[in-house]
Amino acid sequence: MTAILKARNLSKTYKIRSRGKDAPKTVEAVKGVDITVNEGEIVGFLGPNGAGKTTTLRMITTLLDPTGGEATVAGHDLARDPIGVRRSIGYVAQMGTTDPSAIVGEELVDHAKLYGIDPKVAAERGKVLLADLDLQDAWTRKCGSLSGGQRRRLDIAMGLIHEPKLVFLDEPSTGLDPQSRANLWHHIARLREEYGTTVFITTHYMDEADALCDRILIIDHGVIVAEGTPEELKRRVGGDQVILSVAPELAARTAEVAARLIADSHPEVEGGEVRLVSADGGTALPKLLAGLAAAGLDIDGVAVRRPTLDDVFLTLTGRSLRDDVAAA
Ligand SMILES: Nc1ncnc2c1ncn2[C@@H]1O[C@H](COP(=O)(O)OP(=O)(O)OP(=O)(O)O)[C@@H](O)[C@H]1O
Repeated sequence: MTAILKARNLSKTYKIRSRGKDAPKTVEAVKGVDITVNEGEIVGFLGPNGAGKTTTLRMITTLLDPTGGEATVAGHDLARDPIGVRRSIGYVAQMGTTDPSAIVGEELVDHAKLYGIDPKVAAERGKVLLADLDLQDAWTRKCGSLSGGQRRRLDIAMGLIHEPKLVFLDEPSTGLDPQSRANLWHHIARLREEYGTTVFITTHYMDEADALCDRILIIDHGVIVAEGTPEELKRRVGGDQVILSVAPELAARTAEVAARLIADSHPEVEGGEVRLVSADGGTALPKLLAGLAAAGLDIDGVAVRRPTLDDVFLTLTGRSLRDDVAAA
């Protein structure tokens, strides 16, 4: 595997000027992160609001000077060759960059010119990209007339017009409805198939990271707290949750028998529910149900819940990613 992005000990401390005679305050937004992305990977950078995702991304894409650390991006040293970095990457910012009053095709060609691409070549590439992103009829339309999802896909086309090897997407689906989000994920996944593009995507949506990414880095308070494939991360939570519905008066006895049947399952009773954990709920279930039946215990219902990335975040930080998002 060849690394296309390697950042070591990257950090950023913001200084905030205070009013009056108070000393300036500092915010340690990113505290020495290491990031490796291999060619062809789709890597998710997940964390709650304010965790340091955008700051990290802006440093890697040369938009912000790091306070410390170093990085090589697409073969170029971040500090010594920022122009080389910029030419080799695509960056799709959270807010997008298209002018609502501009014509889509012109916007694409003008953007390509910034990279020294011949306008004819840019127009050809732009049309192919728009077709790939399901925007074939948009060439002559005004950017502002596109729907939210179409606009995000146009932003992606803008980020790809110079055929970068590595593209950074900053929270690409924020503000989109569920259907447009799923549609966007489909298009992002296709980028790799069609163009072999490596994708680095920041998000605070766990389902997005889960659906799209080969590997996930979780950042919290400026520190990477976990890294792995979605499956590896979920395994770290300690397995599936098995939920048995029983008559409330049988719950305590059910928990007692279940604890004997499945080692380390730590059953907990809540009203008419008994919750236990198992490394593999699907395999444990037949043994559990047979054992409970043999003990004369009737089960009204059973559910197996696979851990989510939110459970991973909760286990690692004691907080829910969703709560943070909702509170922000
Ligand atoms: N220009 C700035 N000056 C001072 N502090 C900043 C600045 N930009 C970001 N911060 C602070 O740095 C921390 C990290 O912010 P950052 O925007 O990188 O987080 P994020 O994970 O991208 O959040 P979000 O999901 O909300 O975009 C936060 O505490 C934020 O308030």
